[in-house]
Amino acid sequence: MNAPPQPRPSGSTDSPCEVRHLSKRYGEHVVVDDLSFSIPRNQVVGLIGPNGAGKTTTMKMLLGLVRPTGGDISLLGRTIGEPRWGDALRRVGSMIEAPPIYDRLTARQNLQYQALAVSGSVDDDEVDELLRLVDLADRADDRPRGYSLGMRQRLGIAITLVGSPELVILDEPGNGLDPSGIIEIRRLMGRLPESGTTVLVSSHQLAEVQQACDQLVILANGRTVAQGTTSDILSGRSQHVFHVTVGDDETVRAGAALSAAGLVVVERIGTTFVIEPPPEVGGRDLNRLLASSDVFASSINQPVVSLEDAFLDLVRQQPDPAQHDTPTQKAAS
Ligand SMILES: Nc1ncnc2c1ncn2[C@@H]1O[C@H](COP(=O)(O)OP(=O)(O)OP(=O)(O)O)[C@@H](O)[C@H]1O
Repeated sequence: MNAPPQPRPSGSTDSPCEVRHLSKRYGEHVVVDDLSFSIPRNQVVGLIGPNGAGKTTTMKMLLGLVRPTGGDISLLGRTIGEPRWGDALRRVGSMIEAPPIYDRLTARQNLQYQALAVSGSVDDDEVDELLRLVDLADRADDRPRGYSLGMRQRLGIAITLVGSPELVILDEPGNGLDPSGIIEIRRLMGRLPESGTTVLVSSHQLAEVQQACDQLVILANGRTVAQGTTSDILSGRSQHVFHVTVGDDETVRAGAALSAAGLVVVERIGTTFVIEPPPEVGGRDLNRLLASSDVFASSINQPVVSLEDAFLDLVRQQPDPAQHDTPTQKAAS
């Protein structure tokens, strides 16, 4: 499942950002370990992982703010470190940690200031359009000091969009927001590909961004544990587990029938048996087996694995970070 992306020739244009075997270590602490992923153009890609998984460090490496220990980054057709890498960086908008807002300027002035910094001139139509996009047109001439956290995050995103970047990198834009603020950020991100902007967004909460994302890259302890669409990530994760519920007066007979047939009862919750049968045994077989012992199950079903369950499972399966930071890790380059 979730094979790493196939390497593409350097400078390919169908992915604005490709990462191959990226690593970062601080002393013995491996923070990002052999990370590979590719961001398809005009999609929203979520970089998801628990606190400390290496999301911010990865984003900082993409932006040239942290130097990788090893691996390659290709950004808008340029490879990290090559002479014209800076040209690519100029076509990327980013919001890492706090939004880059000047509190003494109004929202409009913040955008005008950013336009001057990016292109040396201000396009008032673009500023108006961005204010509308992030739903701040009514408050455009107020200073952000009085804004809610959600409004500040939206202004921050508008600032990253000045100059129509091809790629925006947003580090935890939903952090600290209430549910309605998170929904607004999700909607906003979902709209960006329509105007030709690819989005890489990080979060430690899958639910926060998942609905806006076309693809997910799930990180734990600096490693990719899964990547792809939601269905890619879920495929193959449905366990062959059945929940069989019987009547109060049937539990003893049901338990005896199941154990006589050599079936493993993983757990019993009240009158429900959680069974993990061999792959060739299905719900009808279980029904037939129980009926032959005079047990008529009121329900036999296979629980559906949610993406949240799969995420937690994938993250839990990762080795302890303490085992991860050994001197035998591959050497820094
Ligand atoms: N400059 C640094 N020096 C040493 N260790 C660092 C440095 N920067 C980050 N780390 C460590 O790298 C690990 C990953 O940090 P990072 O901020 O990339 O994770 P994250 O996934 O963004 O987490 P969070 O959701 O908490 O922001 C952490 O254990 C952190 O302490």
